[in-house]
Amino acid sequence: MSAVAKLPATTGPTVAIVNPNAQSGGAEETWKTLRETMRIRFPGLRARYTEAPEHATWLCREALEAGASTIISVGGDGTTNEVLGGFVDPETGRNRFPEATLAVLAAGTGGDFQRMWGRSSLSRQVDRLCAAEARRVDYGVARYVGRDGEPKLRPFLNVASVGVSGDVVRRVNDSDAQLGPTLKYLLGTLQGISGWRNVQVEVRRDEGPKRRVDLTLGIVANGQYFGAGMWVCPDAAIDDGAFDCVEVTGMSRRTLVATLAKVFDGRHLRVRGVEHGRARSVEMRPVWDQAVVPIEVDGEPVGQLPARFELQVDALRLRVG
Ligand SMILES: Nc1ncnc2c1ncn2[C@@H]1O[C@H](COP(=O)(O)OP(=O)(O)OP(=O)(O)O)[C@@H](O)[C@H]1O
Repeated sequence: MSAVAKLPATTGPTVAIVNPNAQSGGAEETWKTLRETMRIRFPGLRARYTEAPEHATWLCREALEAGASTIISVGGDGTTNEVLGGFVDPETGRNRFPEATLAVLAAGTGGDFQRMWGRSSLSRQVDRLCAAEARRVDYGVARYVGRDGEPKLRPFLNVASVGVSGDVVRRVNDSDAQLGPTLKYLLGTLQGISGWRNVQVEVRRDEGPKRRVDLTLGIVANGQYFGAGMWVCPDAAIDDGAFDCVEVTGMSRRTLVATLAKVFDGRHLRVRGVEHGRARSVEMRPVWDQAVVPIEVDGEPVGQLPARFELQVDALRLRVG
């Protein structure tokens, strides 16, 4: 990741947004053990608990509109995604609060966003968060068709993906299996693959040509990891002004399973049928209008194609623990 200029510190209240439901409810206990330390390390810290999915977006927006300068997301990638949503204008996708900082304390299950810096204990994360300078990073904006059939916009900090992964994420999120995150994803992935059929999709990166592909999986990545530890875009950087894009096309279920074993150490990029590139915007639409091609954004199954992904460059102040 490239070095970045030091940004001036911001003053104003710090608000922690805690998803007690993250890590299958474990985040609530985690926060209780951290609360006092956090209050000492961040004087004047206020904590708000989410009460339902998407509540984090409202809490974050409310805090920012009231003048908060730092919002600490306490939960998993889904919580951070929803908190980011509070910074972003729901019509334009632009950051309405470019001088405020999003801080991340990873207390979720998969923790894919955090993996770029190495997974560490929460007490270590708190130390790192206190020491970390805010830096400007990019974030993605996905426009797609929501599960209710209406056009939707959702920002993402880590990875958005299309195809078999959308199905996998839905299965993982619906699963109540008491397995570790990687096993849960692996099981969901194998189930998703066994039910998946490739679909004809038209893809366009930036102003390039429209290409028709037999899509298995399309990745639009700001970060490097998804699927609880799959190192899908090893070269991605959140401050390099481009998405890393991976397309897996025309792959049989058998080859896909074999390729899966390679994605944990990044060797999948050398497999035939896996193409890798970079872009600031990506458009995808099914060739047959009626085809349902699912999308997931930061690990949340949000809707389906057609979709457009755009990068907001240097648009967010971020601190990571
Ligand atoms: N109070 C709540 N009750 C129920 N669900 C909630 C609540 N607050 C947030 N959620 C939902 O919890 C879900 C899971 O959150 P999150 O992704 O942060 O945790 P995780 O799945 O454990 O971690 P990761 O995404 O890193 O694997 C999100 O879909 C979010 O919408």
